[in-house]
Amino acid sequence: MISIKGVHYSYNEDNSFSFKDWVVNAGEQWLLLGNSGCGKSTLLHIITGILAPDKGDVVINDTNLYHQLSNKERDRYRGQHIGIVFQQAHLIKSFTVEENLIMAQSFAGLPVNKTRIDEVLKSLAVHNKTKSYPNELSQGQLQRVSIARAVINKPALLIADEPTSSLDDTNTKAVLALLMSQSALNQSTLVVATHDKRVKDFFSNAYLM
Ligand SMILES: Nc1ncnc2c1ncn2[C@@H]1O[C@H](COP(=O)(O)OP(=O)(O)OP(=O)(O)O)[C@@H](O)[C@H]1O
Repeated sequence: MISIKGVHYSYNEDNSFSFKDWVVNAGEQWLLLGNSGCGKSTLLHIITGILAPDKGDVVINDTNLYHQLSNKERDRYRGQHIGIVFQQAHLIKSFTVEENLIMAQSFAGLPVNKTRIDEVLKSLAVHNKTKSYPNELSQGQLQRVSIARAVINKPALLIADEPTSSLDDTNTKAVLALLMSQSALNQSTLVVATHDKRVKDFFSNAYLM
């Protein structure tokens, strides 16, 4: 489902990365583990079609992201097939929760589907916040809405970049449980990037950098 082969990226002489080859099968749940600064975000940006590698292939399902798609097609592909959860919620402040999710559907070129929005918000226990604005939500609710936005289009691949580094043990467990249950519910392959060693025991697959 995801395969990276011979991928290399260089920002400059001091920050040059050759990533080892990696195959992730559909539905698997993986940890991308490495110390701060080792290149995890760089690799995630390459896998999600945001940063073109200098060399190598990134294939998601049967699509070779950098050899088959134009920049515009890659943006559309990301919206439709890849969901990303960032450490901090990246929601549009002047839009309600529902409007943020409508945006995610429209940006991917998909029709607005309010039934799907209700279904996802219910599964994350934030459906009572549909008409709220981001600044009216608690941190935990914000994180659940970020997860909702990432899974709204049933992505083939769900990626979380450092989702737990600012959380205590209880909330770390809760967020991982949500990511895992949402990936199972939406049949999304899950990749969680972190330097947080507490997360290790939750995953049977790990790509070590
Ligand atoms: N745009 C850039 N220009 C130059 N160097 C960069 C750029 N972005 C990142 N780097 C460098 O590349 C290295 C890898 O950065 P990256 O963000 O991928 O690491 P990371 O493993 O995700 O770190 P963290 O866990 O701290 O988020 C770092 O040394 C960083 O300083």
